[in-house]
Amino acid sequence: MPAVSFQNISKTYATPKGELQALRSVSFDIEQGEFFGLLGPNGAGKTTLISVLAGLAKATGGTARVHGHDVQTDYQAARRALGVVPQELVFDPFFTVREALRFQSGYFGIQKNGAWIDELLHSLGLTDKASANMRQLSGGMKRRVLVALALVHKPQVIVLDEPTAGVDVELRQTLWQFVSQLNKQGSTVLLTTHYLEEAEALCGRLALLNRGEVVALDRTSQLLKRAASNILRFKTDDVLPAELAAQARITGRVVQLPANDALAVERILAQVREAGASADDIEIRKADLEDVFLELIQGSNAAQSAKTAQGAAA
Ligand SMILES: Nc1ncnc2c1ncn2[C@@H]1O[C@H](COP(=O)(O)OP(=O)(O)OP(=O)(O)O)[C@@H](O)[C@H]1O
Repeated sequence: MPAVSFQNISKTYATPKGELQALRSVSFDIEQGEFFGLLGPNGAGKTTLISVLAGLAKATGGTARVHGHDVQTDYQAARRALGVVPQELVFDPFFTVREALRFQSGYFGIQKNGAWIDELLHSLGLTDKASANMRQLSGGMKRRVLVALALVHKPQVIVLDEPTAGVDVELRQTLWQFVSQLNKQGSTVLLTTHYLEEAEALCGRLALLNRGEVVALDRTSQLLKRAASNILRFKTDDVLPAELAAQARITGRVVQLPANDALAVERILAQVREAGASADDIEIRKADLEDVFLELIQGSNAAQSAKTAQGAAA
């Protein structure tokens, strides 16, 4: 039985501008014991998919299951199997850290959870904050408490929604050490992150969402193989020929283009020169996950635009 199963999940939000389709028939399974990454640009639908899984948002269509339990019809069992670390810092400011953890244990009907609470506090570097009031904690400490709260009932599936956005290196390391240890002991992990390096280092498989659709789903190693093996990087103050600009990743003066071999490098630089543009500080580097994803996202955006144009023409 998969740890998590999404089948044809769609989600439409009613907005003042009309209907917004946040998820379009999303289907995939996450097997027990996997460390799985859900990636995608802002607004791709990652948080919406996690909210559907956690029973916080109702899907417009499709089914989601956690360890076989339907998140709608068997909500309690599904919720019990899931530990969700949310993106936003939401707390009751009147509790101490330990009180909050005890209260959350009670919510799941767990008595005498002291030993596990102590272990969580220790592993997350919170032992000396156990008696502190939540409102006295720094943002980073609050985030650690959110992780502890999500794990207090020893869930089989741990969901982390952007857990390291804006947190310092020390917390990232503590968090990854702890979560990796839980994963080695058998927990399934579902992670959303913008840090592709983190996803590359931690996740065995990755799904890429774009505009509510799964545009890639594969082992991390396979996705990396899809990358053009090299990237040509240079700086320019000039306008690039349109054909190059369409394939390039441009950040300020820095231009990056896939270039597999010496011939491709020569061809690109010749095109730049013929357009009367300059290319300074030329470098060639190995492609990474970000390059693969940019290629996939550009491809899926072009395909969606073509579909929309076809629809308009019909
Ligand atoms: N409650 C809501 N009402 C209306 N639209 C919403 C609501 N929640 C999300 N959306 C829209 O649905 C789309 C998907 O949003 P979602 O937050 O799931 O994306 P995301 O991939 O998590 O993005 P980010 O990386 O920025 O967190 C976006 O266009 C967003 O504006």
